Amino acid sequence: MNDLQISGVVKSYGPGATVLDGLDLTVQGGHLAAVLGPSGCGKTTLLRVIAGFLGADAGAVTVAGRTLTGPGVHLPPERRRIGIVPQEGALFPHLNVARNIAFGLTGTDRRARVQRVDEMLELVGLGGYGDRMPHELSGGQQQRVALARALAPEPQLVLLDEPFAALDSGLRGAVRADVRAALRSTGATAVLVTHDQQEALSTADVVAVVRHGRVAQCAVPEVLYQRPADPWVASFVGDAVFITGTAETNTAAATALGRIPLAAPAGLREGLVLLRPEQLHLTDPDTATARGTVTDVRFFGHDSMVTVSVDGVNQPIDIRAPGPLQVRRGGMVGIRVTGKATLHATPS
Ligand SMILES: Nc1ncnc2c1ncn2[C@@H]1O[C@H](COP(=O)(O)OP(=O)(O)OP(=O)(O)O)[C@@H](O)[C@H]1O
Repeated sequence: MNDLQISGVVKSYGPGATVLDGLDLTVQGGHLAAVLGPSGCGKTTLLRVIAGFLGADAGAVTVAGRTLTGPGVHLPPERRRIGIVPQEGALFPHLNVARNIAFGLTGTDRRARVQRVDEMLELVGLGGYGDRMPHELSGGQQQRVALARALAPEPQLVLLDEPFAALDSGLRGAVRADVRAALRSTGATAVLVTHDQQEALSTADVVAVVRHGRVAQCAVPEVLYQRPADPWVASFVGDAVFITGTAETNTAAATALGRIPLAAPAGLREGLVLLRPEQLHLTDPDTATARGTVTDVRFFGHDSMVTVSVDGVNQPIDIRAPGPLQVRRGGMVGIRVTGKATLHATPS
């Protein structure tokens, strides 16, 4: 299988400018991994090291057991069997779609090339578009052609560098789903770089959150969201509600919102209990065990975010409630918690 293994990769751009600081990441063959992190955390640098455009100062990159970068080894990009989908497609403007896709197919005979191009066009849902010029395509279609071009030479690994960033939000979801389906059907291992949490969680099989040049946590989307390694990761991957809590047992914490079961053994006595806004529900204040005063209501169409100030809780609490609501600013509401929480050490 085309497993990608990155171990202890260090890359600096000069003294005091270490960007990758011993980064480890393993991606199982055929999986799509998202590398997610804030601007400047080193995502593009990592992609360039994997692609071979940059050497590493230390560490190794292997694909299917073959060392691409390692002590004394630096395979040139064209020998790595890696396909790249850059931001905004970067198609050759003077070549039609078919020629763009055929670009990396050197060494195959003409008939095999034409057949491969047609297969790739079908794969990305653009059968019959071979004669079009890039400027005759929409942004989403250009990204699909860029994917077809990357996949045509049957790479072991595909690198996608913020490939949906330039698309408007309506189109982005559809192109993402198509790209994911096309990658799945080829069985290529893929690494998608993004700073968009929703994109990472909804598109990838595993998500690696990068902070200060290392992977802070790598997990399947559900685990990353429900059991983040620390408060920073929790807040980075979604809206988070933190309230102080005390572990009553290893499996439950006492909080101002009542007793909340823990998703993982507590491991510490006191700390911050993490909940997601959709785990909190508005109830009748007269019968609730926890209640508070509504300080803000924001309507988003599919749901609303209600901010509630609760006695005994320092920060206002955000509650995600479905659809339009009857609650008003200044009104009293009850709060009920469902599901499990995680308990984290309070950041110093
Ligand atoms: N060629 C270079 N020379 C010097 N410093 C660089 C170079 N390329 C990137 N950097 C620095 O390295 C750090 C990481 O950059 P990188 O582009 O890898 O981050 P990123 O996570 O991809 O950011 P973004 O999401 O904004 O694209 C940044 O501080 C950047 O200024």
